[in-house]
Amino acid sequence: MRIDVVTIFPGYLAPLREALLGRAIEAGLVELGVHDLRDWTHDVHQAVDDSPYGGGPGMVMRPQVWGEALDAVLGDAPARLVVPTPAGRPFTQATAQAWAGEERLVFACGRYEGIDQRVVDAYAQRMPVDEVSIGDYVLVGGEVAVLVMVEAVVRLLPGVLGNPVSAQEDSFSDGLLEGPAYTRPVSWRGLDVPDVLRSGNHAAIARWRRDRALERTAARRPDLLDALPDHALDRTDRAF
Ligand SMILES: COc1cccc(Cn2ccc3ccc(-c4cc(N)[nH]n4)cc32)c1
Repeated sequence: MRIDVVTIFPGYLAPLREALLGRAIEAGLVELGVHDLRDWTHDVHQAVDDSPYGGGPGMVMRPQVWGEALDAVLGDAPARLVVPTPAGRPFTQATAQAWAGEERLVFACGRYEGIDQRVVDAYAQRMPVDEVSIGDYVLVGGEVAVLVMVEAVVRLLPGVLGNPVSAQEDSFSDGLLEGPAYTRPVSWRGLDVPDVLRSGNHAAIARWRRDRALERTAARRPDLLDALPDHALDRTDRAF
């Protein structure tokens, strides 16, 4: 997979070259390009924003600069264009799974009050464009959202995670939250590891883990339970 990011703060994307993602890039599993939007300005001030038509607070990012930058970065290769915005569709594990199958992702990181809508509209005429939100809170720009989304996608690529099974058994992959996890020591500050996890009874362990996941999901994210298809819950699950 090739990933390109266009931003006025390239340094914000430096963490993508650290740790697991950095190793995936070094191993050639992912190619990453980070581009400074201001490289496509032509004025001495390198202006990328202007006042909003219709008035209102803040500034909007100019379409011309974005058009030149995205034309240059995209070239003729097909790609999915992703534009983080608080007004976007929710980015979920299902989104990450879908994007993990893409050859190429290009992320347009806005700042100020966002990017002129015509940039999305123009590129949507010739490629898939997703305006996505990573949560119901407002950030200052798209860079942090891109860090989140790139990590969620790249970890799903074959060869990236040391233990690939865990990507299939993720939180959310079965529609439930992950239950509690424990490791040594057996007792810590007067708190003990649940006996069942040390019993060696794998059926009992699987049942206990599912019960804890259901319990946690019912308590913290009842919306996920409501969204589960009927066949996803068996008779013993229905106690939650
Ligand atoms: C566009 O409308 C906006 C309204 C008020 C502030 C901002 C600031 N801003 C600029 C670019 C940008 C990109 C993404 C996000 C963002 C995403 C999520 N989930 N929260 N916040 C915020 C961004 C934009």
